[in-house]
Amino acid sequence: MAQYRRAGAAVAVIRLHNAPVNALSSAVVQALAQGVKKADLDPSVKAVVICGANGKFSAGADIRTFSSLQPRDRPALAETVSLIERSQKPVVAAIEGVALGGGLEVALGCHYRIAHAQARVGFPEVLLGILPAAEGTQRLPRLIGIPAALDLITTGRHVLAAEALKLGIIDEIVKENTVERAIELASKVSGQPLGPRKISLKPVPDLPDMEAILSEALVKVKRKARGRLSPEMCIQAIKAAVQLPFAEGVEKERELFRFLLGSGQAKAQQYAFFAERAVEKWTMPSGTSWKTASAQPIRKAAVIGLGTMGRGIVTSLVKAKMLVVALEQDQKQLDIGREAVTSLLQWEASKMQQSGQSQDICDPARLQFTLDFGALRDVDLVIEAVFEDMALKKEIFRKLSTICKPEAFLCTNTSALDIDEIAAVTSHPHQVIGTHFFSPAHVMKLLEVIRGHHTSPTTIATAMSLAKTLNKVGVLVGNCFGFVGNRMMAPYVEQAIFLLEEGCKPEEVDQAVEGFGFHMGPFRMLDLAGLDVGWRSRKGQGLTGPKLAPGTPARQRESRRYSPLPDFLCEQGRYGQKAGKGWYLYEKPGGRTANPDPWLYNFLSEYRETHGIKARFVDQEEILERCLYALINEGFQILADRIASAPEDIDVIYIYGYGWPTHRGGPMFHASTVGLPHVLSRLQKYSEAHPDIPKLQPSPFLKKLVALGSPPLREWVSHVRQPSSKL
Ligand SMILES: CCCCCCCCCCCCC/C=C/C(=O)SCCNC(=O)CCNC(=O)[C@H](O)C(C)(C)COP(=O)(O)OP(=O)(O)OC[C@H]1O[C@@H](n2cnc3c(N)ncnc32)[C@H](O)[C@@H]1OP(=O)(O)O
Repeated sequence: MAQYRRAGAAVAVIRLHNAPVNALSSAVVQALAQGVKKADLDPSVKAVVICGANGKFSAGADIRTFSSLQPRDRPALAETVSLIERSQKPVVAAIEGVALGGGLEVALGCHYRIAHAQARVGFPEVLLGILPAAEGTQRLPRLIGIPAALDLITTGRHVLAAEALKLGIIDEIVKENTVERAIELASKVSGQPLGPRKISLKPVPDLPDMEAILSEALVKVKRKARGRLSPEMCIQAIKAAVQLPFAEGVEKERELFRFLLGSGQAKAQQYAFFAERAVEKWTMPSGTSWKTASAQPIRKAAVIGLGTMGRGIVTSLVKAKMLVVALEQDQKQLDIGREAVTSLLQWEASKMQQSGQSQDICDPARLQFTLDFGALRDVDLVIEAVFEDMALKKEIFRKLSTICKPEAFLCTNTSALDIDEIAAVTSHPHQVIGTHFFSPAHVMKLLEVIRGHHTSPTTIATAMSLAKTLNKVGVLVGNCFGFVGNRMMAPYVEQAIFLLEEGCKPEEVDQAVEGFGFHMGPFRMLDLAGLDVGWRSRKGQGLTGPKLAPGTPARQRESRRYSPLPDFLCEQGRYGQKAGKGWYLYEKPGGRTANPDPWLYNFLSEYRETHGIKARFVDQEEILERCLYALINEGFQILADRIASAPEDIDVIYIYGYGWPTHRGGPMFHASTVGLPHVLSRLQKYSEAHPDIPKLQPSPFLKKLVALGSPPLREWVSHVRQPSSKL
């Protein structure tokens, strides 16, 4: 848990030991405290070094233990940090890998800090719904000043050693032998006065406009937080560092920590942390999983199509230092694509430069633009990113099947289309897989990985590993229309539009959803994505346009309720932001400020009149429940259909791909929090009121779980009916 050894005659080395990341469990903290006491009591020890096993200092407190903390529990980690600082002998932190959260707090208790050049430090607690409560909110401002402490503590960002040195968090950077260098330093400084090195004794560096800095920071975090409490509480704790003596500041920090831990948001954010890690450990319904399948190395990749998605994908691949072939169909598109990719890469390089990272990502030798399919002969993997047209995709895959080497993996970037239909035109369907990137693809963290009927475990492992290489979170899902994300989005958007028919305005629906914590409500989202995307899909499905059977009632399709409102908007050229008008009015085509549109109000009134709909007042609760519970209901069906293998998969997809607020833990976690019986009863109520909306009828799987007494979320999948045995 923490090994104690002597290095030479006078230095004691305490090595934190708790694989894989040296999390500070109570056993580790206890062993650390014992080590420090032992060194203090031993007159032959003149100095101490604290380091971590396996090249990592520590990733902080053990997050899994937070749920069992009791209000009366002793703040053992904070006491140990104080103990280190109070030591009569100099203590040096030798930071390799990471010193995060409680790990950094331990380092701040030390009198000196040496870090390896690749080490990262930070206070990511805010992302877990809490704050650095082992005196970190009181020490960091004293060490680096208020503006920098506000930045680090409220964003949770990790900083590389070079930046940490600039900020004053660490004293020295080394390129190798971090622990040995720390031992040398410890020997050198032994006997020197420690007072000036104890951060708790330092004053917070004063600034003339301190009040204004704190107030501005509060306004800024509140605007961004969308209901998340932890950033605001972090500021309150930092404010306490400014206004109170150290010991009182620590009391305030603890009080705020207790409040956050009990708020429910911390539980949701910590669930999300582990859900993100759980989805990496994928399983297929056949039982094959990440444990047995191994990924193939991808050295060279190709991207077909340099539209918005293709450009983002190329940028991601280049950033991951792969060789990339970017292919377009004509010279004009190729030139436009090349220019766009170049400027995206320049932008990325400048961002990396600012954060002290190496920026050699723009090396043109690694990126080849071409019109020639022949250039794809030796690539290990292809990502086709042309627009959503099945015929076009099939034509490309037919070509790829003959041109690419037989072992190449063939990925299609699609948000809804049938992977099996695409795979069927190739000679290696087991090497075909869906990779649904989210726009902008070089920014968005989610990659929905869609297994087709024939996709091999190696292909899945390779696509999941590609996600990791691209610094994305890959989630494996089954093949159905819209997969997980868009399949759940459909009933959500459908409800939003039905609510307009019934009497709402777009901004009322958006405000309710944004009040819940989404970055964007459904109408602002539709305007951003482009209304024509859905219109094309509905025309393809024969729900509107020339394929619609004559005499079909305007508001009904196959005896289900249907709203032609979005079709009418598209017929008027109101495609959303890019057209300057959609559900909202924008200052110009491509404008970003969504203004309520009187034209739309008139249009909605006339529409209701034409169809004999009496507008009614719909309260915020109904807006929210109808939109969110319709989406969640589909989530239960997706679990029952084994399209997602666990609720965590759905939650991660929604957090990283659709802006679901992290402090609400994802749609399925949210359902478990408000209670399955509640979700069921509200769906029952709404489906009785709207019997022509099948998506409001509760999923049989939700009903089953409620009948079983609403088991905890981690048990849900054990109640999914297994497919009948083929034996
Ligand atoms: C009720 C009131 C009581 C009051 C009591 C009084 C007050 C008490 C005071 C208590 C004060 C505590 C203050 C300190 C808080 C903290 O330190 S919170 C933790 C902060 N640290 C983090 O958020 C870091 C989280 N980890 C990471 O970001 C990454 O894991 C990594 C370190 C950067 C490594 O990344 P990578 O190499 O990609 O590996 P991963 O797959 O992410 O992780 C590997 C496995 O390790 C598990 N893990 C990681 N960190 C932790 C952790 N801190 N605790 C527990 N487990 C951790 C991770 O889950 C992986 O395991 P598997 O899930 O099994 O795969």
